[in-house]
Amino acid sequence: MTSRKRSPHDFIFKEELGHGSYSTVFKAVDKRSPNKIYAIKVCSKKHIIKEAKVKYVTIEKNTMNLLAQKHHPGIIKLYYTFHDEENLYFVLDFAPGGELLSLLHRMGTFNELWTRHFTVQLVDALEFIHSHGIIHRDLKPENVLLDKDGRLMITDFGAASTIDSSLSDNSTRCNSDSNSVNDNQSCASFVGTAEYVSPELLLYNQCGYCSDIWALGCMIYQFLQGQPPFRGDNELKTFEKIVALDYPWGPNKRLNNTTSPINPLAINLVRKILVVEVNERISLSVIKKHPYFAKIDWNDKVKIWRGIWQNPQGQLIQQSTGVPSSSPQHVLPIRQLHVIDTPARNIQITKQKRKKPTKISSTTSSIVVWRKRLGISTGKDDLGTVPSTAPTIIVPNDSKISTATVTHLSSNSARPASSQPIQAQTKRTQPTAPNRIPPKVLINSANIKNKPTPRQKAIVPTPLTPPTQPTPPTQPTQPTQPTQPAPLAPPSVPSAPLAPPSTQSSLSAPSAPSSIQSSLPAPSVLSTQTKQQDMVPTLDVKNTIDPSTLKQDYVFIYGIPYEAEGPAMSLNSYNKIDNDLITSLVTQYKEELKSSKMFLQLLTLKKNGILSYRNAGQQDRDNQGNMDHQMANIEDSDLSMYDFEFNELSRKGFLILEKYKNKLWFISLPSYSILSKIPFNAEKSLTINDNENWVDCFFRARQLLEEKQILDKISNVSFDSKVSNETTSPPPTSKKDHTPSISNGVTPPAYDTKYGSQNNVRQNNNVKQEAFSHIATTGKDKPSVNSASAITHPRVLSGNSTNKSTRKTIAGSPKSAPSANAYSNTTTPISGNRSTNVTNNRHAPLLSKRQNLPTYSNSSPTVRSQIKSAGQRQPTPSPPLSPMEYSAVKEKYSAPSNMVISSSRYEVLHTLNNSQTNFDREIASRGASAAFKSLQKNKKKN
Ligand SMILES: Nc1ncnc2c1ncn2[C@@H]1O[C@H](COP(=O)(O)OP(=O)(O)OP(=O)(O)O)[C@@H](O)[C@H]1O
Repeated sequence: MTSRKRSPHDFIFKEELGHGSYSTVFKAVDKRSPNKIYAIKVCSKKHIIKEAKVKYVTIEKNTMNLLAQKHHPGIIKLYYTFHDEENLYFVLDFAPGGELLSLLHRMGTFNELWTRHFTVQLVDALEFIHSHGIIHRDLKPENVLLDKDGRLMITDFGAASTIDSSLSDNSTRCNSDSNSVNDNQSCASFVGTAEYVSPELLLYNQCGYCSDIWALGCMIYQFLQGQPPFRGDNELKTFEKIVALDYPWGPNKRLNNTTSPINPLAINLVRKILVVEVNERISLSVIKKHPYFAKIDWNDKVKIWRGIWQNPQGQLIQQSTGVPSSSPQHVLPIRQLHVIDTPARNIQITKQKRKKPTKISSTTSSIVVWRKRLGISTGKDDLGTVPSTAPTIIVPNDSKISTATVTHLSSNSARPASSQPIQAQTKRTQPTAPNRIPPKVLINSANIKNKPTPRQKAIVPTPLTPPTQPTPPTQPTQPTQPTQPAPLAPPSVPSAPLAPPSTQSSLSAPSAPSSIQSSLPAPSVLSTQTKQQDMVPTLDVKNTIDPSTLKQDYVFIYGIPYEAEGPAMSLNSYNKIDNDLITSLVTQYKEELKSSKMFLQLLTLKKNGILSYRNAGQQDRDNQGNMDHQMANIEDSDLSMYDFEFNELSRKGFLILEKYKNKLWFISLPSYSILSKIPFNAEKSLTINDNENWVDCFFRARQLLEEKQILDKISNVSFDSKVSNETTSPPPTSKKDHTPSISNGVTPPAYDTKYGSQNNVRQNNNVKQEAFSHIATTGKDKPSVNSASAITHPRVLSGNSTNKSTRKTIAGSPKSAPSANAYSNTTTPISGNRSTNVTNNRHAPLLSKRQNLPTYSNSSPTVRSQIKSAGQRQPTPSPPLSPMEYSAVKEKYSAPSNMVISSSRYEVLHTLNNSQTNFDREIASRGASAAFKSLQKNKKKN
């Protein structure tokens, strides 16, 4: 810094380079040395006072002054500051390469080489900043500029904070091997950007060098993936994702349509940086030793600070060198054009035009709200009152006070015992929808609330009809041994296209009124009205012929296997089904999908839960059309269902079935126009039960299975006479069948798992109905996620790395297994946030055999024995239940067997379940989507 006083009149102001929240930046030339070009940041005094930005301007000036003492190529240097009546001026290094973010946007992602190169420069620059006791606190690609050669320069120190060197006995140890905590200092401001904010700031109101390292990790991820790792639909969701470490990995895809797998070392590095626990987060010094940088000589500053557009000899890379897409000609802004000299006095500080990413300084309330929801406080005050503008600074643990601070942290009552519960509590957000795909994804199959109508039906269990089809209603698939589903189509003929929803909808004919659609005939006979009329009785006949079929219809199915090494689906990187994953899949398989021929599959769902398909189009060619290929059994606990905007009326979206880490099936419905046009000579009518949509049928199949299960369990339950007397039994349906009372040690019927002993069921039906109706009419179970038993989902417990064996243990043994209800019972402190709860259960299986069983470990000994015996299918005489045990059993067995199909639907179901009015019940009986519409209408009316 020179002490010579400068003024705006020393410069010729040229074009505007950009706006900040309180400034406008101009390119400027020094009149005394015209070769010297600067960027001058002009801050309107009026504006900064009005917007209360004085603090940030001061911080920025002081920090940049401090850093300018010693030149570093990776930091924008502040040369002069001065002011006039109206403005403050910061004369800075001019960065003609613009923002790193713009470059990233132009390329989609950075390749391996660039990612490493930029990361190395960032690490070196960050080390320099930290060595001055400065925490940047707002690191992100927008705040990294590029010089003419493509070397990066960190800027925007308005959020920075300085660590008192007296607290850190050696400030240069910023990259010490661990990050520790100091609770005694407060930053002057609470700033940052939601996507890059560190979990320690969110959770404990603390920041430190490690917070910059967190942001560095986010940036490396962003270089490779094109967008920051944590992005929610809103800030709260972003925060939830951050503390839950909820981020996906996809392939490295550039805008020039090249895709490459991501270097596992880079993934490993990011994983080591994005660690919630500060003390476990990798430090700068350790980062430098990471194998990802094995070939980097950190002392060779010349090499490190070579521009990205320079070759090793320091020359600018030309287009002819074979890197056209990444050459500077393509990415350098052409701001030098249209230069208009602007006299200083005419400078207008324009209002911010472009939308800046939200800064936490302006959304502090989001954090406060978020923390409140999580029940987190800083420990000193209630968060509502704690000035969230005062986070504690974390300093290296080699500082004198660090040990005490660490102790403080761990004993801080506000702090959760470990990060795991937090992850469990917060791993529930809906994934962000990338721009490329419609935003509303997801949805979980979860056992949260019951569907009203089927639940009422469940009161009188209907024995399952033995299947008449050759497809054997096999034993439920062992969840621990994922079965490899049969290929959906011969390899040469891709089974069915997976078109993005938009494409799908464009194929669709305009939606017919529901009345028409509900009686829509099979596709093959759609062409004429006469045929449509003929169709109806055929359907009835079909239903009579095959009563074990719940639903059968024409669909497109596309099956995507999980590839152990595949970039998107790698077993290691697999985290969950979410928008990003689906998006990357669609992207990855785009070509394949485009080239796929359309073959309709005839999808069949049997009452025993078996889902199978048959290639309707192939029937004539190889006579294979009638062959049913078994896809999945919905009873399989490894099977989940997701509704990707699946709308049968408008024939849009996908029903996604996932066999955990095995296969994904995308099921879509052909549009009516396609159905009517595609010629195939399948049987005239193979459509069965097209009045009921697939999702409802899945519910129903599941319910039937559960009824059977419940009957099975009930047959093992003995009731003492006292309890029995309290029971109001329904009148017997026939004298013959009536068993007057339920006595101790009722021998359960031998229940054939293949439904071969239905007669036994019928014989004992009345007994069971009696018991069952008693049970089912007793108080509603509310399997709220807020319920007491906090059994964490295994994947949550072990993070992303939960392996199959973990699942095996949990799924396989009743002793150790939390029931599916237990899964859903994952505690969340966010009461009343139903949509959150929905997603919390994203991994809850579509169906689980144990879904309604009491959890073994927390049940009474009697119940335990019943669970055991149920598991072994060996009826053991049980001692009579005490009234309390009995009511516990009742409660458990009458627990609604629920699955959430979509968040909106969940809202409806929840409302309906909790409403007692006839009106609502009527709505319920008309179905959830009708209910939803009615509710919407009512809402509008109100
Ligand atoms: N030294 C520079 N060289 C070239 N362009 C610059 C320079 N400094 C800033 N700019 C451009 O001007 C824009 C505004 O920068 P400024 O530092 O005022 O605000 P910001 O950091 O983007 O926003 P905020 O201050 O609200 O965080 C930047 O986005 C960048 O494009």
